[in-house]
Amino acid sequence: MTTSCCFASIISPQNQLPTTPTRTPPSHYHHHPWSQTLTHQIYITITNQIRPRLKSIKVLSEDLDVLPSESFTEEEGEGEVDDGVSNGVAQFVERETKTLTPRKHVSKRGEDDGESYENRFNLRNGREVFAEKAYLVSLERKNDHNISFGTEESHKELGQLADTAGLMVVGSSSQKLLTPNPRTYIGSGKVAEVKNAVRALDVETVIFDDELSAGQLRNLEKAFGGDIRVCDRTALILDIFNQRAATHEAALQVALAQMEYQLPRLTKMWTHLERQAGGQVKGMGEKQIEVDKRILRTQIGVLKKELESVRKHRKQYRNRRFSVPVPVVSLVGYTNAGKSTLLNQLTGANVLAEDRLFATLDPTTRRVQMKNGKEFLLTDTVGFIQKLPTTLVAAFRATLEEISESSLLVHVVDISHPLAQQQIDAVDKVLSELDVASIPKLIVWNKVDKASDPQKIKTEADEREDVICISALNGDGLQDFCNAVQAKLRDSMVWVEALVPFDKGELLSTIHQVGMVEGSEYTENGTLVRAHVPLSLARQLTPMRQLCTS
Ligand SMILES: Nc1nc2c(ncn2[C@@H]2O[C@H](COP(=O)(O)OP(=O)(O)OP(=O)(O)O)[C@@H](O)[C@H]2O)c(=O)[nH]1
Ligand SMILES: [Mg+2]
Repeated sequence: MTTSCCFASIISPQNQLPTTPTRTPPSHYHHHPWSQTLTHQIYITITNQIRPRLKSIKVLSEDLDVLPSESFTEEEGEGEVDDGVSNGVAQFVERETKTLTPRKHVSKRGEDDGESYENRFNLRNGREVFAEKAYLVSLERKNDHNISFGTEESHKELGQLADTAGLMVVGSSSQKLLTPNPRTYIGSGKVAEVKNAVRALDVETVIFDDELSAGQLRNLEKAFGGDIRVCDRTALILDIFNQRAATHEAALQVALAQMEYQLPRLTKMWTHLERQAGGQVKGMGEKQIEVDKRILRTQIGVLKKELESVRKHRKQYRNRRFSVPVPVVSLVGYTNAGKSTLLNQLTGANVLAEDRLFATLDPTTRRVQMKNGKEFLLTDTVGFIQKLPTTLVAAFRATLEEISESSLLVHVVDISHPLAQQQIDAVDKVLSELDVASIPKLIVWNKVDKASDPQKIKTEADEREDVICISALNGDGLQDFCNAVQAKLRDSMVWVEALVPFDKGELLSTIHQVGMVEGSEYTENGTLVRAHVPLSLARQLTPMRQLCTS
């Protein structure tokens, strides 16, 4: 993949590595999509990967340096709530600022020498990325009991996401509020505090642990000063997907999700011009929004069509695969739970498995041959995460829907993780949106070797019906896993008694290969089999079943 391949290059022309001998990043060095949050320029070019097929939508608009200078712009319809106070009640409950130790000495902005910049070039996914310094901000909503992940855990996960994206986290801060401030998400006092911290730490990007509105993004950027970029959890996840998309389909899906994320933000970007024009007159800015929105919508339409055709091809391939009715087992689970490691262990596949979030974006299917000669297909899928951006779920829906065609779902859980239960809940939530409730499920507690008390975990798993304990890394429990899969698959199969004519030997071996044969005997007219078989095979056997019962 090229640098932040699809959408970073869609929005910005500036994401090249600097070429000076000391490799000092230019003052506006950018490599992440949020670094060009459509403030001054909108450039849309098509990524290297999808360019050959999307030449027709290479666009874009001219440089528009139109933002008002200093003053805060309130977003329309976002209320009069002042920072930290609502209806006379103080919302602001507690402030807390944590500063992580910077990994190296940090000098004042602009005073960094070439050598210190040199240390911030890292190799990520085979390409060199400049590690921007990031500062994390989260909000703890007082009295919000619906959130299963605590602020601290969510904050920690945000740090992992930032690390996965290639950023260097140098500090963080959180605030308790009743509700987020509609203008700046955090209160004004907190904004000032974060501003001081990011200036002192020479931070380039401030990341918020929730999705921000266009107005909040813009107001915060303005409050922190023009050279500090603001982004949210969604933009960060989209950027990781963008960096990791390895196939044409994944690149298209991510580009689509990013454009859909940009669309409402683009809309609000220029609303100040409407106000400047008295809120009535159709000004230049408004015309420009219409133009930009139209361009984005056109591109979204083109991407959707392109995705449709890619999916058609995949479906044809899948149908061919299903012509031999081997049952399909799908691995689902929270990101980093060990799904790809399990697939690799069982099939000798070489799917990338690493201690980073979202290592896998594309489904991979491999054949698993069990010791007793039985077979099933195992599909590895994209991992889930709490607060999964809705644009991503929508864009990846087709990929995820493939799992709805499986005979069995294996929910892989990292049982050594302190938030294992919350991760299970987050996965169940996404699954409930995918209409897969009728598919049997097996729960696998993985990474038992890493748990503080493996024996206790194993005993607990033994007491529960649907849970198998394994260590995908060292292979422990894989035989139990295969046996459990087989038992579960049998539950999802149909009981048949069929008389298979002697000239249909192939069908007979398919029954043995994918079904569970309880007995067979030769008769004058063919072989009489009694077996549990997958539904699709049972359908193929229908005429023979009639033969048998007649
Ligand atoms: N100790 C231990 N580590 C494991 C085990 N299984 C996987 N891991 C490690 O966990 C990390 C994540 O594993 P992956 O297989 O990439 O996880 P995944 O669920 O495919 O992750 P995504 O593709 O991001 O959704 C890797 O560093 C693995 O080596 C295990 O049983 N024990
Ligand atoms: Mg994976």
